[in-house]
Amino acid sequence: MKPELTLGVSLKMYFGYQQTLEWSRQIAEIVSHHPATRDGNIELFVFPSLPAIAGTLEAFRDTPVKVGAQNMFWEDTGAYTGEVSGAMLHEMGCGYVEIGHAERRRYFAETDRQIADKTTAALRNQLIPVICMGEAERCSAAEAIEQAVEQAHQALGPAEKLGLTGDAILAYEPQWAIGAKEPASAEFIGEVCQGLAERLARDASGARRVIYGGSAGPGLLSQLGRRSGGLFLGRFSHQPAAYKAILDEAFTLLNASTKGNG
Ligand SMILES: O=C(CO)COP(=O)(O)O
Repeated sequence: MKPELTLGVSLKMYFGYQQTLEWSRQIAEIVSHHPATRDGNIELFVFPSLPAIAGTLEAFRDTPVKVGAQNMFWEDTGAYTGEVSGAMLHEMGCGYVEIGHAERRRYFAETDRQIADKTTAALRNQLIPVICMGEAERCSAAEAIEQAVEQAHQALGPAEKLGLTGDAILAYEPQWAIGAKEPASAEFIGEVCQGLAERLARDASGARRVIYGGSAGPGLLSQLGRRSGGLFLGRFSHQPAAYKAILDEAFTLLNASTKGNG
């Protein structure tokens, strides 16, 4: 059964090693006692820096939080100094991997082709790819949908041709909203996330969860309601209290929809 709501976190390169483990323990404590996680229809994942993955897996053991990497390589083994394979991530116990974040495109010149190869490698290694996409400049919701649909096809097309039709999450992250003071408006996010999900459901990519990222924090989920599949959080998850506030909103949202109000 697909989860009803997804909340992911990328810690990017903000935290040190001990800080990552301390944050993970605090979040694990919150999640373990939170009613939002009781029925298993919320999907939670965290992407720490690579050296902290083992410790983070340990911190979240016995919780519903899955751990993954912020990037991976497209080959499974070989002479690729400095890279990490999906095979190793899977072996360690990771369930997810982030692919194609705007910062990787910007600072490491990642191309659509590389993102597609990484997506294929993730699926080949039983990892759920969280594929990031979104327009560079502000535009209309219709244009944003077109660009995101194109990026989704570029990323998933080669894997589909190989018959790798595993689960995947699309993180819609307009580049102009990443690292900003505030997220895009709830109206805009809702229109793009719904439009993207509908378009993908109609074509070969099949039904996909579409979540929103870009200065997302407490308050946004309540504004969005069910118009997005959830959030991909950055800075505004650094305070455990903020993470808890977002889980509270998720609980309210999940309960409202159970009662048919959402
Ligand atoms: O890029 C993001 C998540 O991947 C969003 O980061 P911020 O929420 O810090 O803008």
